[in-house]
Amino acid sequence: MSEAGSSLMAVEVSGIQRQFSGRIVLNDIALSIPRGELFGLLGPSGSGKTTLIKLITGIDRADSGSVRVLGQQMPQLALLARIGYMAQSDALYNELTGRQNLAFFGAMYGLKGQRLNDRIRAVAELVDLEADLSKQTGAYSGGMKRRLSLAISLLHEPELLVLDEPTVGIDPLLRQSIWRELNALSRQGVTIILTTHVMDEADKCDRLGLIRSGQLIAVDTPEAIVRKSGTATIEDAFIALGREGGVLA
Ligand SMILES: Nc1ncnc2c1ncn2[C@@H]1O[C@H](COP(=O)(O)OP(=O)(O)OP(=O)(O)O)[C@@H](O)[C@H]1O
Repeated sequence: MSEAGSSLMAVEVSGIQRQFSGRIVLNDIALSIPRGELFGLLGPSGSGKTTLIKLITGIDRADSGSVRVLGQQMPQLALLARIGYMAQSDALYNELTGRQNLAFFGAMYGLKGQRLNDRIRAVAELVDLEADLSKQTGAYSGGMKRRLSLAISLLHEPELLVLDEPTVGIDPLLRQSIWRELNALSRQGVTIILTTHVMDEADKCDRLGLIRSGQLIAVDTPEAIVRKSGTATIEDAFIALGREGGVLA
């Protein structure tokens, strides 16, 4: 693909293989995600979702194949400022307050002064943590830590947002408002890749990638996946594909 063509794509993965101790965990993955798309990765526990998004963010390196993000070959240190990543386990400093955590990560992304304060206020409001910013993070509940991690991933207004199970432990009301924000960001052109086990969240994605045993078995809109699998819902489609070992072309 030409440079001009590839820049329309936020993510281009081809021929990816990743193994751990000789065991193949991702096998021949090819995937292109256009800019501004809200893309969901779905798959059973241990199927390779986190491994794939770690390759996309440049945290891990594939054994073979190519990963391009925002038109550049990964891993690429310079791209980190353009990517927001929320890992499955929270990487927070427990002895610092919520605000200090936000300030620390904000400074890492080059934010300072009024701009840093404005962004801290905006993301704290988004995840409903304004009243808790002065508390030590070690005293936060699991859901509050998730919300703070999400706020950190949004601080520097990244062009690509990669979220590993972002709404686990978050109550339904806040989950709704987070989804409103994800949709708004997507409309503004931010590309979002998230993993989820929640089927009604999968339904909200522009397209889904279904992973099973390290292989991408279907990539399509939620409606098309349901239609092609001959089932009534994404959940049924997912179960049918897992059970039958089927692949949707
Ligand atoms: N650093 C590692 N060393 C060895 N094995 C690993 C490593 N990271 C992942 N694996 C293995 O790779 C496989 C895929 O793991 P991965 O975390 O990508 O799954 P997942 O689909 O994200 O699962 P979950 O939904 O439970 O988070 C698993 O069998 C896991 O044990």
